[in-house]
Amino acid sequence: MPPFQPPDTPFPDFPITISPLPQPPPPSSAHNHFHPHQPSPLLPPILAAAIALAFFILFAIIYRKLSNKRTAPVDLKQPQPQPQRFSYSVLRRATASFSANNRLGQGGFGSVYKGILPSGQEVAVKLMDASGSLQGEREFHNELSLASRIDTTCCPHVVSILGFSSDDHNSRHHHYSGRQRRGRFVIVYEYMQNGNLQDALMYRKCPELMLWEKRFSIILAVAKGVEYLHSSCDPPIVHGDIKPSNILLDANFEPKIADFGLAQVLSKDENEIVETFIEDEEKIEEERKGEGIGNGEDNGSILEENESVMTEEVVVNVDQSPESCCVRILDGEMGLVSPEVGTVEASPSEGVDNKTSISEGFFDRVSIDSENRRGIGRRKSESGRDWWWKQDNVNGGSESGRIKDYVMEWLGSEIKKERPKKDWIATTSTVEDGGAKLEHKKQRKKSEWWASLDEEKIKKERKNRKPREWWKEEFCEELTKKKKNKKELKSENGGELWWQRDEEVVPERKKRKSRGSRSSIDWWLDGFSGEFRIGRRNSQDWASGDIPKSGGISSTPSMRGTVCYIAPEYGGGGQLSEKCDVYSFGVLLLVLVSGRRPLQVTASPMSEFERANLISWARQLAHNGRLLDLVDTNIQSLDREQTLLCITVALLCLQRSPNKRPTMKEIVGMLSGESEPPHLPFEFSPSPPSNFPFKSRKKAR
Ligand SMILES: Nc1ncnc2c1ncn2[C@@H]1O[C@H](COP(=O)(O)OP(=O)(O)OP(=O)(O)O)[C@@H](O)[C@H]1O
Repeated sequence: MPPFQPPDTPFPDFPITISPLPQPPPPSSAHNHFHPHQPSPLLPPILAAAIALAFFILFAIIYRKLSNKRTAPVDLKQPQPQPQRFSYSVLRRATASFSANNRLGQGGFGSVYKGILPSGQEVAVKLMDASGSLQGEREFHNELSLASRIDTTCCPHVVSILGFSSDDHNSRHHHYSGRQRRGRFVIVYEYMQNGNLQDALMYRKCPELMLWEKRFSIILAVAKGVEYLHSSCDPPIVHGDIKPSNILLDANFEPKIADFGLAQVLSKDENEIVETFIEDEEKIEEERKGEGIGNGEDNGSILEENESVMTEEVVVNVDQSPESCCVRILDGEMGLVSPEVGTVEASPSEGVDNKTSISEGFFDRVSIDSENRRGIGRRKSESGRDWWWKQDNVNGGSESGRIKDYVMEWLGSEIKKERPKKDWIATTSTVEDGGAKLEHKKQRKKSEWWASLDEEKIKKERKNRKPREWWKEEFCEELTKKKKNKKELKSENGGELWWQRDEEVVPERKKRKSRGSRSSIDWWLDGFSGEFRIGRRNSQDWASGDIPKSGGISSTPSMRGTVCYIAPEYGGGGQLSEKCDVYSFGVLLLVLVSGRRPLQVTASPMSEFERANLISWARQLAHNGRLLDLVDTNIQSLDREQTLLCITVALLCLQRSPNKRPTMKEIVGMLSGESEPPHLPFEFSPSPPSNFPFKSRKKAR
């Protein structure tokens, strides 16, 4: 039998033999062959390289993301995570029914309370007045929309908004009585343990703030915060109300910018304000009209819970100063102010600090509100410039003139209040003449003269006198006398008194002409660069925190800001720009360096007049090359170089022409020592102009 042949074997003649598999050649150093069952010796390095590459790519991605986050502008069109919506009852419980014991402060449109959320987190809860104006509601929306879009993880110098509570939707579908006409608007902020800077510096006089290092770090942090708003937000945000009471301090006295109620978003072309909220405002206004809000009808339906916001309101208002007053301002021609708009609030300083009556009693509390922000905002700044002072050229009819008169009269009366009972003019003249006996005689003579006049008669005379005359008599003429007597003052100032030189550099001919037509008081007051304007109901920044705002405010949105801090061009009806914040930052700088308010009266008549206006005084000291006279004597471990740097930067910021002011970026550069230290603006240079007083270029920080 033939051996079995598999049918499909291709090589039938070849017997099938099974031979052992050939052994793999021994590994040689020259040839390495991959064997599927044996790990290649190349594998570990390849794997390691792959892992390293993956890590590198991952790292690069993360780094890019992080650096993008740091440098890329915050796109307002892609909002940051929105604040949480809280139920009103949660916030009520968190604040023990908005108890007065928890009240942290009083703002223009409501009070701020400390609260503890169920999670245990401490928060600050701002409750808008139940009877609040439409403007308050607008500020609520404005603040919420803007601040919540600022990524505070990128900018640690802005207070975070954690949440809000609002029942404005409900409120629009019901009718309310006069005081209960608005919805309940509440904003929840991160809690800032050390309150506002104004309070900490001026009233509590916190020892931490008496160290120059701390003050400088606050200055730098605020500068960085504002720079962030201007440069890193897209479109840029203008805060519009930079002032010490809007700078809050955390447990370590690190500052954060707060209160975005007046902030505005700038459009790309940098010349127009983005009217983000206008539509909303118009809607609210229409609905308000449509609903007959304020007509006395009340369904009471928003008070679905039994607690009453009004109860708190009443408590708050108990503190209100009896001397608070309102001044309503008209300026028909400029269209700036409606009869209801301007509010100047005055309040006594008693119980607060006897040494600082003017600012505490008045000016820091006055802020701006005019009829139509949209109209005004786009007006060329020159058109509005100095409008406030124009009554001199108008046939006495301008209301702005009345404001000025009012302000001067008020200022005069406040200064008089500060002085001892006997007439200060008498005291002054005796001091000038020297000699104790003569002094005494003259003093008696003058005071006898005053005493001889019937009090009623004096009052009548005063009443009949125009405030300007009153001022002229009691201040300007006295100073003119001094001018004649003080030859050294003449030679120092080239024949002019300091407050006569306190103006922007203008062509000499123009200067002379305009001076001729203006009185001395104008030059002094010009130092305020627009501070005396008309007012938004304003914060208690000047007060102890116990005095709430009074009413008398327009319910229209507008060009707004705070007296003494507002840039002249904006106060004069111009457009809000980043340079307005720069101006306000300049005032803040001076306040921090000097430890005093922008307007404050000191003891002696001459010095009170010279120094009352911080801005004018700083300019004057710059002219005289005595910048360090400005420094708060309570500051410890003063760094003179940094201080001079700060004052110089402040003077740069306070230049009247917005174009001449540095940008916030430049300011941060100068303050942090990254860029060249600045030179004093020419107009403030000592005569003959000297170099900047820094000894050497040194990194400030
Ligand atoms: N987050 C906060 N933490 C701690 N205290 C706060 C906080 N927010 C506000 N306050 C306190 O409440 C005060 C009032 O704040 P609010 O923002 O209402 O008013 P304002 O900014 O002073 O006034 P206005 O709104 O008129 O400018 C502040 O000055 C501050 O002392």
